[in-house]
Amino acid sequence: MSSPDSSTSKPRVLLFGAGSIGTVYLYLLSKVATVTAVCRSNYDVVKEKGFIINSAIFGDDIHFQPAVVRNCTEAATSSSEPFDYIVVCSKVFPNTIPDIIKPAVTPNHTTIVLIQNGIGIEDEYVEAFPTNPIISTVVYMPVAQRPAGVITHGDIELLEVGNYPSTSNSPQAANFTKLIESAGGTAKLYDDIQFKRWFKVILNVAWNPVCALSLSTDVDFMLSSPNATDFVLDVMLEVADVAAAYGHQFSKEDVQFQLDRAKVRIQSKKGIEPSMLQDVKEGRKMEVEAIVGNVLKKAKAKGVRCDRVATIYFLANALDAHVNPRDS
Ligand SMILES: NC(=O)C1=CN([C@@H]2O[C@H](COP(=O)(O)OP(=O)(O)OC[C@H]3O[C@@H](n4cnc5c(N)ncnc54)[C@H](OP(=O)(O)O)[C@@H]3O)[C@@H](O)[C@H]2O)C=CC1
Ligand SMILES: CC(C)(CO)C(=O)C(=O)O
Repeated sequence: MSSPDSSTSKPRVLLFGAGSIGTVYLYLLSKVATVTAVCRSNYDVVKEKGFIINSAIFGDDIHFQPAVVRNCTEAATSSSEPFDYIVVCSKVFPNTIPDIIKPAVTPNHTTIVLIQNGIGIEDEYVEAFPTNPIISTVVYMPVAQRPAGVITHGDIELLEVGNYPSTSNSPQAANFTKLIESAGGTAKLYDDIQFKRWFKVILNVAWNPVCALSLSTDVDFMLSSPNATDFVLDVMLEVADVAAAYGHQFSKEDVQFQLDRAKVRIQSKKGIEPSMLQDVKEGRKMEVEAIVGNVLKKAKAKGVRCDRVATIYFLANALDAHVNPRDS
């Protein structure tokens, strides 16, 4: 298998999911790689004017114009050489994306990088692409796209990176970590990225649906009633119990640390809009299964009781059925 790092030419990167997260990483990667974005609803505006990124970390009013294509077939036919990386930053809707990205994935060559929330999201890629390295990542980066082509990024950027499965000895997770670092991003390599994935999903199961259901930022939710923050902590602790059943132990202090990421912003009253709240506001489908449903399934499989998570799951599903006007 050829490695982009072994050649003197720049790696070729295709972004699938040119939304909030993907655009910031493609912008960084454009400093060290040849980049192309698959755009859908923002195709016309990005093709004409490129993206504008306003970032508390990387600077304001950054104009970024990558090569743009409408789909992965066009990406494959317009590139004379195979893509070294396909970076998947779409929302996670189980069993949909592998077929869509297939035209741009060269067997035995293209590394598939998943920059997405959720748990248990990787196996469908292993099944569809048995000869391609898979990288699983966890991202901490509050970011939104509003209007199309304009990205607003807050003051956190962290990408935790590992091979999938964790037992793989592929060099690609290390190579990608170095690539992001050389581009000015913050990337950390882990032998067991699943531990970090569980730690992140503790936060997402609680905040994403709770903020979406209450149409509140995280800070607004905490300020909405005296015990609102305790409720969020209790949800997080339920998820930690599920993680423990799978061998990932998090103490109450660890869980409190995840909650504190939001609590520190209470004083400034500057809450963030988790991605599910953004989805509700924009009428987009939410990642209910990947983030909440998969945790619940795993809880049931091990007999772990999590009543709050189950309640949130039913409510979030009902909300999703109402806000999502289209197939995705
Ligand atoms: N936003 C945030 O603050 C954070 C998000 N995350 C996670 O990162 C991942 C990405 O989230 P985010 O960037 O917010 O998502 P966005 O909704 O902003 O972007 C997803 C992009 O994927 C595109 N897309 C989906 N399906 C297709 C398709 N078939 N063809 C072409 N394009 C497609 C969408 O296009 P279209 O506009 O046409 O629908 C959209 O541009 C998620 O897993 C999320 O949970 C993690 C941390 C923070
Ligand atoms: C809560 C947050 C912003 C953390 O990065 C996130 O993961 C999301 O919005 O989905």
